[in-house]
Amino acid sequence: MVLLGNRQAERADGPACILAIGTANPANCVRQDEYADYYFRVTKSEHLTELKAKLNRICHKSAIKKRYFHHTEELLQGHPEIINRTLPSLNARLDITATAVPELAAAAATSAIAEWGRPVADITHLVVSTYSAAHMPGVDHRVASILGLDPSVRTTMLYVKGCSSASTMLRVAKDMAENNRRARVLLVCAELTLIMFRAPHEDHVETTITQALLGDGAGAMIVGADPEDSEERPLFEMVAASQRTIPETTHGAVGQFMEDGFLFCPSFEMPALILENIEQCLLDALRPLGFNGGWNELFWAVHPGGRAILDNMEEALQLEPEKMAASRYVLSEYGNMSGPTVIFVLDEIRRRHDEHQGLGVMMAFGPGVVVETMILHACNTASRTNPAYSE
Ligand SMILES: CC(C)(COP(=O)(O)OP(=O)(O)OC[C@H]1O[C@@H](n2cnc3c(N)ncnc32)[C@H](O)[C@@H]1OP(=O)(O)O)[C@@H](O)C(=O)NCCC(=O)NCCSC(=O)CC(=O)O
Repeated sequence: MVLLGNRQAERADGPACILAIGTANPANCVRQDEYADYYFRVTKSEHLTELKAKLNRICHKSAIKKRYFHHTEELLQGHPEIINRTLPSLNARLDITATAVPELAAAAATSAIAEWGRPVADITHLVVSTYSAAHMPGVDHRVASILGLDPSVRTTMLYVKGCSSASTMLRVAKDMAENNRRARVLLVCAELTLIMFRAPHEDHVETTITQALLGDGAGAMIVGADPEDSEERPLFEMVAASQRTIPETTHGAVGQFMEDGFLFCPSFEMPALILENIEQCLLDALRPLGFNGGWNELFWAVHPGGRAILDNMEEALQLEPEKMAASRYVLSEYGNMSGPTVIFVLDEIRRRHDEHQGLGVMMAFGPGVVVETMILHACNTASRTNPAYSE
């Protein structure tokens, strides 16, 4: 049939590539060694001395130096309901994130588009992910409007995917780019911890861990196959993508929108779950490509959910310390920004290009518990395609 005859021609020839990366953070920066003082002051909770000592212990062990936040002391003072756990505050939080999330997302996207160098009119697909905003129309439409994307752009919105969201978006973008010749997919992930900021409480230790580790940020990437020789410089080829759910771990990372904001509870077991399951997840992803180990031959872009998670990955796979350097650097400079964090890690890896060549693994963990794995090939401008993976 004529209608079906062009399917092959509609598909791209080559694998999808990451063509540009952009990141953005809000201006308010808080040093981790001052965070407990800051947090107990702004929440008017100085009397909870044991909890403050606990937060100080966690901050000290977090391997984080500083984090960025959209909310400031002044903003919180103007919204006492956000600090008072007994008052409903979801409306106030969503009113703020309705503009703040698209603006931060658009800042990261603008930086990616500037690096890419082509007109915004050439963007054919937009994929956006967040759990910090929930409106209709969604953040995708607001970002498209700020950036002035073409009205024909095909938008997709992913909500409440936790820390694996950017990896999920990349997996989706790979399929979009490879199945639509000349598609150029802009993907953007933005999170603001204002949606979950809470005062400390003795009965809720999970509040302490999220306040100690999470920060605000946005990451954006442009993905497309068959790069235009004259205009585009691929950074990474996306060789293969997979997702695996670790059985019976639904409790590992859970979240729910409540009257007083988004309640996010990473379980104490997260680091142990990673330690026990990571090698099997990797073997499942890499065996079809003929790879059976030799983890130190690869570069690593791992979501730094927490210092203990990186420590356990290193131990489970017997990785040399420099393999986690980019993930540890991002954790130290920004904290765990949920989904966007792994985009910052990839950005850091391409900056350290000399240390990260050949094949590598991008990994992120999210609610499920799911492990998203993508095999990447770092491109260099002299030879764009890895002969091992080109037909
Ligand atoms: C928090 C840590 C830096 C603490 O370092 P250590 O484990 O070396 O130190 P430690 O065992 O002495 O713990 C210090 C204090 O932290 C507390 N603590 C540890 N894990 C906790 C948790 N999940 N919830 C609440 N408290 C926790 C301990 O009880 C202890 O309190 P006390 O001192 O009172 O005894 C580390 O455990 C870590 O990196 N954990 C991983 C955090 C995590 O799950 N991140 C994923 C977020 S979710 C994500 O990224 C993906 C997603 O969306 O799903």
